[in-house]
Amino acid sequence: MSLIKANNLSIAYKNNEIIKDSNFTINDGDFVFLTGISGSGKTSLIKSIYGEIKPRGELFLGPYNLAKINKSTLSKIRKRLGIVFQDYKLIPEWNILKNVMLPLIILGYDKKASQQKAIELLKKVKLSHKIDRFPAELSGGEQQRVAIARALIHNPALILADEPISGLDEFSASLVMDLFIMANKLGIAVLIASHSLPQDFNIQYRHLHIEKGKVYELS
Ligand SMILES: Nc1ncnc2c1ncn2[C@@H]1O[C@H](COP(=O)(O)OP(=O)(O)OP(=O)(O)O)[C@@H](O)[C@H]1O
Repeated sequence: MSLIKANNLSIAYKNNEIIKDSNFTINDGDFVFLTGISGSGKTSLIKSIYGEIKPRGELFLGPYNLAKINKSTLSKIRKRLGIVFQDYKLIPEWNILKNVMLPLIILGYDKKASQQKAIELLKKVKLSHKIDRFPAELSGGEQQRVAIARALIHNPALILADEPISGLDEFSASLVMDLFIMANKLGIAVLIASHSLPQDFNIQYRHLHIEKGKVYELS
């Protein structure tokens, strides 16, 4: 079933149209790479799906057209999304345990159960020994792994990740990709923005590509 459906989608900053008249679909459980050169509009598209930028045309997330929704519907929709921003956006005053718990805190989950789930995920990203540390005490790669654990904790329908492995060493990059694969195997759709497709990637994936303002479904 389609999770995201774009019909004649355009994204513009004032009159500067970045994405024009594009059509594509992302289905439940898809693993998608979104490629395009620097400045092609990958981040803008992710921000539109997350509701940070209002698109034109139609951009459906399930039954909701992100071009038309109001604020309260948007906060409802965001509960179905996990997002990993390019600059992580961790809360500097919170330790990493609490940072990972954030989506469950917003959803009003029980504190003990939320902590347990956060610790479980921090184990998976090999950071359980640093739960009391603050973001500034972590390397970029470690912060990235915290951001991914946070994006996964509430079992979203779709996780959006903006260049999640750029700048990571091989160890961190493979940990991060394994996490996305694990999430996908649990039924979470994954959309990863990246300059290029990964080498030696064993699982089946789809490929969206942005070129000269158009989004193409290459597979
Ligand atoms: N807030 C903004 N206001 C105006 N223009 C913007 C804004 N954010 C991005 N742009 C422009 O939109 C275009 C697409 O930017 P975007 O960040 O979406 O590209 P990208 O493919 O993610 O690039 P990169 O791979 O370098 O991260 C660029 O030309 C950029 O200058």
